[in-house]
Amino acid sequence: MNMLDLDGPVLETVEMHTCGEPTRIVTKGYPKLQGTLLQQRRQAKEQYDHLRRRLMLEPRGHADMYGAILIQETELVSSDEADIGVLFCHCEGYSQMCGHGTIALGRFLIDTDDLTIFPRRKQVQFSAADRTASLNLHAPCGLVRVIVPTTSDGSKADGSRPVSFVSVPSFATALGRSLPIKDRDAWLALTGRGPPHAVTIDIAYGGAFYALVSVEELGLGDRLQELDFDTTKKIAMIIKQSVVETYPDLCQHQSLSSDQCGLYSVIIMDKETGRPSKDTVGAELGLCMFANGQIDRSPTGSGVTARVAAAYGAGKRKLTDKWTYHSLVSHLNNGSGAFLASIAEEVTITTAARNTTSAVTVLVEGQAFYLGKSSFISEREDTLGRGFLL
Ligand SMILES: O=C(O)[C@H]1NCC[C@@H]1O
Repeated sequence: MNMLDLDGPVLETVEMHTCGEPTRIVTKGYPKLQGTLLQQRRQAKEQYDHLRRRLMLEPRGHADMYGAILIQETELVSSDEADIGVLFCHCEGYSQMCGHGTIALGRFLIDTDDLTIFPRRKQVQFSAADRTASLNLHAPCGLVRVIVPTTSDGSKADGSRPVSFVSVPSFATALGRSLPIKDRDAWLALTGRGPPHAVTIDIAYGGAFYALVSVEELGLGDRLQELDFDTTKKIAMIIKQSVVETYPDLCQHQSLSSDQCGLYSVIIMDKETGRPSKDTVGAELGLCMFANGQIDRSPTGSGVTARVAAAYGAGKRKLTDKWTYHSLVSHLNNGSGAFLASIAEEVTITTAARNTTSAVTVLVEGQAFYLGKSSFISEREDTLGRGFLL
């Protein structure tokens, strides 16, 4: 390797998955960024996007890859509110929040004893009574509290028990809204049938904005399992574009900065709910397509948060209810990998202009597993190695 002419840093990663959804955690080699977390995200986009492309796209990644870049210094780390920061990334860019990645990071950050990766590891609060460690993660959406089960001395995570997190206050911005479909020709070309005149959607924020739609609204089949993934992904992107054009104001909130707003994803939900796990009173099944059409293998932690907020807003969820959320992967694998979610607290968001919004915080539980470690390089002459998608 000494003789290689390298283009850029060696990027070290730990590879994990949460219900089959990958998290490539960048542990070493990423350049140090400056400023607040959102300023650092802008710098990552403007100066180092080639590193995201290398890690997410082929030949090192694939069209549904997901990543987490650890950020040691942020404004919330400086004020002692957070233990570490993170920038989440995917094949299109950078996201506001990622629940499946948070679950993976929770386990990894407790397991690591490398203080060059997690300098505040020793300050993480450990409860001997519960055998859990609580760490605060600064994500682009805000502060996320993560609870990680540990061994009895708190030195390592206990991977046999789920990690849970409580993200930022979440709320619905629209319930039962009629959405006119914009690109009717594209829909017709994809399905051989004209789209419905309109579909009924909810829009909710769970650290990122989600449009929620029932599968039968699409007229393509009543069960998620019957749908052709490629077509469904493209239909979801037509819905996403229709929401962006018709209801841009419903994908923002006065409490958020402009670069925290915008529609992230469309979740298609199925009436066939899947099996409720132990201790839960109900179940839901959904398929999340995010960014430019990546399919989430996991039940989508931030999407589940948004769905609980929408159910609460519609008066369909009691404070004490714990619910099972399946992705198609968990549903087709005997429930393995499902997330559980319940309302943690009812809260009120008050903006600088003193407007208020009723919201909830949501506790989401799930399990993540290790896949391996990588050390990625890039040779100067390797143009394909800079990243492509088929
Ligand atoms: O679990 C989540 O919240 C994420 N999974 C991929 C898309 C979302 O960011």
